[in-house]
Amino acid sequence: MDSRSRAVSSTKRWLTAIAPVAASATLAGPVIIELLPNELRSRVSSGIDRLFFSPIFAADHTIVIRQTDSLNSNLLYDASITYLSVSISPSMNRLRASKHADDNAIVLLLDENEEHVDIFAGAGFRWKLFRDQNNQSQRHSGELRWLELTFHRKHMGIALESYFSHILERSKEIKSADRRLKIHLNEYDDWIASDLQHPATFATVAMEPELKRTIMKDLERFVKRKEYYSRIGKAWKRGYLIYGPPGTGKSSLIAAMANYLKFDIYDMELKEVWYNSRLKALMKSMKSKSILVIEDIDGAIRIQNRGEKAAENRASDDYDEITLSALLNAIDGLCSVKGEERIIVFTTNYKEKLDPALLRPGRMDVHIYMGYCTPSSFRVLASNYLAIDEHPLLEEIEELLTEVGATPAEVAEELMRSEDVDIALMGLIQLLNRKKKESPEAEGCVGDARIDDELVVEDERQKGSEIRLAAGEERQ
Ligand SMILES: Nc1ncnc2c1ncn2[C@@H]1O[C@H](COP(=O)(O)OP(=O)(O)OP(=O)(O)O)[C@@H](O)[C@H]1O
Repeated sequence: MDSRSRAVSSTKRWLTAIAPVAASATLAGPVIIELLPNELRSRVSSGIDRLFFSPIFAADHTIVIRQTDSLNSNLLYDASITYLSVSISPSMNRLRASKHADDNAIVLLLDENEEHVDIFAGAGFRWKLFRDQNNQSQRHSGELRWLELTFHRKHMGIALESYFSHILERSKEIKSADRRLKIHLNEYDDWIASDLQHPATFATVAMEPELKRTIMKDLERFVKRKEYYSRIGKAWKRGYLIYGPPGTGKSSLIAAMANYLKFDIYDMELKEVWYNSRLKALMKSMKSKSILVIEDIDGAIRIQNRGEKAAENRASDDYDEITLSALLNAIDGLCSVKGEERIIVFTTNYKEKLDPALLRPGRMDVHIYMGYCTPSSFRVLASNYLAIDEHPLLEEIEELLTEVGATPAEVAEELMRSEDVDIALMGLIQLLNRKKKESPEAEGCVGDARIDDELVVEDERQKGSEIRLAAGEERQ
């Protein structure tokens, strides 16, 4: 195959990979262009541009779509970026391309200062992406990128009445067809997203089956209750405190929750956030259907020498150091966004160190203790790591686990040491016997996982009131 044919065929592969959407969204333009040799494409492309824009510059309208508006993330901007990712034509002179490890398709993206013309309902719409790299003063207001959409003024009706809704609709379809969960980590004033690769599910987390069911039901009930929260005038949010010794599966449980609900995780490192204004901006830029996670909350607040930094900027509250009340206010602000469900998870190894203000229901509604491995949680690990349900050594291990405390992480590590089941189980028996010798008085099984009784009662009380308030609603 000569180089021209290879170029055309690789363009076609991309078009196939980036979906049938391209055809529906951009109609005639790119479809014709796709069939033309490379050097002709840019001429045709600029011809389309002239057809729709050149004679009528004076009559053009431009709509600016910012990434954030008043610190809130702009859904229209996000939708437009998603829409453009499948509607831009590979014939453009300059494109951004990216590919995810677990994805076959190469995704083409509009690059900064590049233009793309989209044809919709016979009207031409010209898109251009901008980024302000110099304006540092706006860094934490997040207004760094924006799109400009230009079209003839006679098409204003089409733009407002049907083009925008078409974009919103298409972006929803594209996202649900290509839903990869993300984990967002805060870096400076922004969230940096990458794919959530954590494989934990409720099936693989070692904890009491009854507790798993309770948590899953609680999550399901929460996400279905938009109407309910709005009727009782409460923010649609649920707070979970997950606590227990290191290596007992707190992070694994969070990943299982995200994978179960298909929610993104926003893992906030409070040490990286210096001022309230930035904390608020970060929280406001979180998308719905997400879980905000703050790990090791006991150490996360006032852990650093923030006082000095903050003192330099005492001019306004926004520059105050981040205290517990500032964090709670920011969370309340986050949750005041109407109609968006919010799940907040704090983890700690030391629940007793936490301020009671954080623990009360309404803040942290459900408290989950993750503890040492018990016989039943060990069965889950044995099944996950060794694919066994029965084995002559299991009984001895279960007996030992009632006498010594071993975290699921310790047990998992032993089980991974060998693919030979006998060797792996013998290794675990040796570990447990060593632990028994080292601290003969240690109590085993002080824990496994549980939801605090107090909170279950609180939750039951809430259920009672729900039934009274929501007549006819089925109790789960
Ligand atoms: N309950 C559990 N179920 C399944 N695997 C577990 C569990 N607890 C720990 N593990 C295993 O041990 C590793 C560490 O667990 P994880 O990070 O979830 O613990 P953690 O309680 O969040 O620890 P830390 O407090 O140190 O952050 C995980 O990768 C997982 O393989």
